[in-house]
Amino acid sequence: MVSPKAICVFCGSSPGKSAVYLKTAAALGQALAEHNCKLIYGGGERGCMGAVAAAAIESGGQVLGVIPRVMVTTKPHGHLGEGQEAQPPEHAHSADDVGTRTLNQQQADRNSRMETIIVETMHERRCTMAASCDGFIGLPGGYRTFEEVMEMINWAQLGVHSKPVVLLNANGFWNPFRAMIDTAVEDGFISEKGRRFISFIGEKGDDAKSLAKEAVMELENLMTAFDKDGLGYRDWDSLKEPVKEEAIMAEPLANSAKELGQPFAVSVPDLTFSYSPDGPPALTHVNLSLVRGSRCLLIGANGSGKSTLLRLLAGKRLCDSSVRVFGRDVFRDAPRGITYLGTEWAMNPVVRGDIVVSHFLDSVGGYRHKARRDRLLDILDIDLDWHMHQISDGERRRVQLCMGLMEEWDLLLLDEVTVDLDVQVRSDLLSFLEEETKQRNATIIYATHIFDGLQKFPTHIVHMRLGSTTTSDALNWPPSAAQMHLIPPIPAQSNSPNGGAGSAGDDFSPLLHIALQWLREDRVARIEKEKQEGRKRGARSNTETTDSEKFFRKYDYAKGATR
Ligand SMILES: Nc1ncnc2c1ncn2[C@@H]1O[C@H](COP(=O)(O)OP(=O)(O)OP(=O)(O)O)[C@@H](O)[C@H]1O
Repeated sequence: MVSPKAICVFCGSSPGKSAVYLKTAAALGQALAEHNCKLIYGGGERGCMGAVAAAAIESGGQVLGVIPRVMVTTKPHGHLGEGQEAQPPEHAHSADDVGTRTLNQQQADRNSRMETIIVETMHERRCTMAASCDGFIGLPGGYRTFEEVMEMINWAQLGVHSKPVVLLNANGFWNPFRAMIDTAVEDGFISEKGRRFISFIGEKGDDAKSLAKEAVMELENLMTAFDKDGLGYRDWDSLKEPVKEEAIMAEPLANSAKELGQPFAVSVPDLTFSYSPDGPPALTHVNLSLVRGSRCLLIGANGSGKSTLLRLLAGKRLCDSSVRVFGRDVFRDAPRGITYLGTEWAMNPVVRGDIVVSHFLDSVGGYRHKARRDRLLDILDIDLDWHMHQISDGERRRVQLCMGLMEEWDLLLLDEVTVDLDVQVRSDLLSFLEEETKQRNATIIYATHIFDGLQKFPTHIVHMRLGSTTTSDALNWPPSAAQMHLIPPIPAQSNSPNGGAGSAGDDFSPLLHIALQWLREDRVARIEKEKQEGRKRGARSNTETTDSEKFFRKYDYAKGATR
């Protein structure tokens, strides 16, 4: 793990309207000092800027302020109110002091840890700040903060430096910016790799102190990743030696892949993952290895970790580097050809806007994949004249699938995206996907709760329970004789109206039967776990009567009238 020695913080020189901003700025200053990490900042004394520096100094940290001469000598316009003067920092003796100064002799200890550099221009300021630090954290702020944050991301992208940017999303401030980036990624303006130059920490309502600590740790994680591979606008994949097939083969092999003597498409050895450093793990001891051409179903109750695993395989989150797709570290060195389709896409306001489907598909490069696009338009029964804001959920889902599938993929990660398709479209789509895996040796991992018509689709199944896989590797489907003891017993098929042996009734499907049995066992296991942790779901009988209940009891005239 690479530890930052100096972190540059960009933030507003106003306090902002919510107390959360100053609080978060102060918490960040403290967190930096606690990490022995020098604060590099814009040198201001007011607002969030002042708060982050004051807290760093108060907590025993080192601080370097970088101020352009123009900000020392002139009154800025804009956010300062009438009568508020822009002051040179107390430690900058005069506007002519160019260079490093040790400040305010009366406060020797404090000042020995605080330096200011006065530079000539804003550009020089950013160059100095960038050169002095190991990474950047952006707090809420105005135009200057936006500009500084964007410039640092752009420099990382261009390869000017390889220092990551973490945005501390206090009060949900950066949400619109995050959405904008996601849209730019979806629309092909920012690459998936480019998306990783920046990370967002926190949501509205999060505790300032833990947010600040998390931001520093996230920066550490990203630095480690950048340090290993380097990032930049250039196509790093093409600069590197192609991954040798023998190198993939040299990986430890397990079960099915080993038996088949083929390299893995996906390899997840004993993965544990938490969404936040202090939070409980969402995944523990997850094992999965699949060879190319596999179609694997993920089966598990809500919250069992299916989406988390799929997102990690899509490289959307930093995780253990042992998670490999086609032999490569999926976060730091992602191979091409991974397509992830999740349900969140349909929630994006952009895909609910007034866009005609034909324009929409062209805007994401449909013209480059004309033959596949036209085939998918037929399979998914899409009307090119549909307007995205005037179609049903299922119709919107079809457009998503067409958009996501029209470029050839090697690994397709499907997170319950067929749920709102009608049965005919779903069936035709599954046939298309099966054909793709057979003809192109492509691989699919599919998390679903709907087992209709899936009986013949998978080559493998994986059961996830409470964040773990329940077997040391994916099970073959149909199950091999040697693996029968790993799945619940399947009763003989019944055509009676009541179905057979507690199965799913008339539409008996072994896959659905197995999933049902597994999920029933999962619930028992979960209840037991929650009992041990002193937690309980559902209604609570012993809770104190709420204020509103008391109120209604007191004024329950209807009851009174019947007494
Ligand atoms: N962003 C997040 N931050 C923290 N915890 C999360 C986050 N997303 C999911 N989790 C937790 O991780 C666990 C696994 O969630 P996940 O979404 O992977 O489950 P799932 O199997 O896909 O569920 P479903 O079938 O409902 O889609 C859950 O306990 C959930 O609360």
